Amino acid sequence: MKNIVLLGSTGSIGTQTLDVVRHYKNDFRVTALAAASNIERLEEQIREFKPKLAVVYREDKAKELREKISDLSVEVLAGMDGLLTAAVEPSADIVLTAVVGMIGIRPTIAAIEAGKDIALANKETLVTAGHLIMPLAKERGVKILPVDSEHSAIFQSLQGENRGQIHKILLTASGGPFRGKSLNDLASVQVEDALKHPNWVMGRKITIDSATMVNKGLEVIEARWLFDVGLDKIQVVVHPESVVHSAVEFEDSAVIAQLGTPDMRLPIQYALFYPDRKPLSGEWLDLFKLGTLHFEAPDLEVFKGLKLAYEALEIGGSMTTVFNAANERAVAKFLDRKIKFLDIPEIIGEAMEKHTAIKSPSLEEILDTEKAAYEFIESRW
Ligand SMILES: NC(=O)C1=CN([C@@H]2O[C@H](COP(=O)(O)OP(=O)(O)OC[C@H]3O[C@@H](n4cnc5c(N)ncnc54)[C@H](OP(=O)(O)O)[C@@H]3O)[C@@H](O)[C@H]2O)C=CC1
Ligand SMILES: CC(=O)[C@@H](O)[C@H](O)COP(=O)(O)O
Ligand SMILES: [Mn+2]
Repeated sequence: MKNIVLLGSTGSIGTQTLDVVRHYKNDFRVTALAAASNIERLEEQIREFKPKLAVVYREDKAKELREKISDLSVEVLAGMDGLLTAAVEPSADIVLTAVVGMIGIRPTIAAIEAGKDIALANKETLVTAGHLIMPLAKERGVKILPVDSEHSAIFQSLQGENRGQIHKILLTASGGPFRGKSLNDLASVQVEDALKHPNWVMGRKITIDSATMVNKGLEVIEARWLFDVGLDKIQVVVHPESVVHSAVEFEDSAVIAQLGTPDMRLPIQYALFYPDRKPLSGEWLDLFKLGTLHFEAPDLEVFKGLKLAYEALEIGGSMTTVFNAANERAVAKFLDRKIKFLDIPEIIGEAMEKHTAIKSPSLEEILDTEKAAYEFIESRW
């Protein structure tokens, strides 16, 4: 029996994680759940999974939840202190972090410091603080188990292999809803168009990131930290079917890939059961039904967000924080219909231009950089 803390339980990854836990109820116990404000869904989850602790980031909503579940003996905490308490919950073996955005940095660091293994969906944490998190995890002897589908595929392709013999990581991308479009086509796209991902049903922020291909940029940076390789060893490959979840090419030319239906429950359960494998309760891959797979190069002139991610990674240090923070703000503004779709890469580019990178930023410097990027964007847009 493994005890799990689930941060971001009410979201897309959070609810699919609880599907896995429900399916394998003899293997897992949920000890803490955390969300930002969706207390209706959180209450249902608390009643079903009976954690010791629940966290609601918004204080007013935490108070409401306390009243709603006063018949239960579940502690309800709020804010960053609540997230940090959940992250170090004494009985937990593993913390699955599925919050969206760089708010995940501090709880992830706290969990690692407390010796918890991390199942990591929250890519923004590694993008901004990978240089702090990976060495810390090594020092504390904790596992960072990727949940992001591509990184899980790479991780699976590397099992039993010599990481020193990686020739290239082949990081697949669906290309999103606007694959093959021109800049002209993208000038007038609306929120509804950008939210139509061809293969995956995900949270709103990551769905917009897929449409701009900033998601792939974040994933390139995430791969850099998870697998300790330089940008020259990471190749983005557009693969519209999202069946090859990613691959690794080795020095002898062999390519090992992980394939599957687009179902996040597989990488989630792989991380939770690692190194064991258990049957997936969803649809399995049928190669005969599938027929053909396609691969193409990304268009960096149309999807400028991906090119900016390469630049941010090349400059390094706090520039990846600016890339990420500017994107978080820009996506929120696009979803609020305050800016146009093509303003997203524009804002990221401007914020990066304004910033002088700090070489190896401390946690405090990362958070200050985030704040400064937000202030710059608010003053300009
Ligand atoms: N969805 C997917 O298939 C994939 C997602 N990922 C990554 O996983 C992460 C989560 O994505 P996804 O599940 O789609 O996102 P969602 O928007 O669906 O869910 C986000 C979750 O985080 C919670 N949350 C947000 N802010 C806070 C906060 N300050 N404190 C506590 N909880 C908070 C939300 O709570 P509330 O509901 O109350 O707002 C919600 O439970 C992202 O980093 C994403 O890039 C990676 C690969 C695939
Ligand atoms: C499911 C998952 O891991 C997402 O990150 C997905 O990969 C997004 O699709 P794109 O390849 O379109 O960014
Ligand atoms: Mn992914």
